[in-house]
Amino acid sequence: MNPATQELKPVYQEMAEEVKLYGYVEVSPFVTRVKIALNLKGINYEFIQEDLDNKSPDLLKYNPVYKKVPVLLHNGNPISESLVIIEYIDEVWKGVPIMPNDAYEKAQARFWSTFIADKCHPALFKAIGSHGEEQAVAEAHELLQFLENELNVKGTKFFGGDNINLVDICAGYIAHWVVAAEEALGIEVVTKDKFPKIAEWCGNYINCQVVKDCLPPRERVVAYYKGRFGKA
Ligand SMILES: N[C@@H](CCC(=O)N[C@@H](CS)C(=O)NCC(=O)O)C(=O)O
Repeated sequence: MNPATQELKPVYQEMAEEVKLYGYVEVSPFVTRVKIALNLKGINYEFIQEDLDNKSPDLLKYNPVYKKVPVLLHNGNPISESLVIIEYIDEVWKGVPIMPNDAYEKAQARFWSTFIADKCHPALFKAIGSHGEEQAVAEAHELLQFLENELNVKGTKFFGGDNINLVDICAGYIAHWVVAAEEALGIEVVTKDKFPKIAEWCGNYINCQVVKDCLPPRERVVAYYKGRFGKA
């Protein structure tokens, strides 16, 4: 079923089950990943807003290693790191799957999401932060080319095929945050003529209803990047 059109029905959720998401409402792409995964499964949860300049004792207790959001608290058990949390959500609540079943496909999903998070993310924001400096953009393009090729080889709407999976949710920052940062600075790093498949994927992704429901308003993200990267 296509998540863009599917009707979301909450999966079986224990009445007494405690699900809390420690997050940051403003613009966090990492918190948004977890919101999308919970939305995809139709899980009710309590959102706890953190002040990142004055982190709560709970956040420091639940994520003492990184002291970052998102943190998911499920029946008293804390889970940190957005990609770890998404896999946890997928294992605990059935319904719409986020990870492939097949072992090789699962390994591939983990490989690409790690590449997108660990390599592409810093390279893209370095290119944006430098206002499109040539070398930084060239480095980002070299990495994006792998994603372009992967989408080309798959020939599907999403990295997950007909439906979004872990890779799509992980790459979502490109479709919403990078595009907003480009708008804020009047530059184009993910050039549409060089990366047509990525451009098409961006449109497909942000048009999924489950994703749209969770994205922070675009103008707020644009304003954030104007403040963070804009020239004085
Ligand atoms: N790798 C982490 C990154 C999380 C992250 O960077 N969170 C930011 C908010 S967008 C944060 O909590 N920053 C607070 C800090 O760095 O002190 C994940 O995927 O969950």
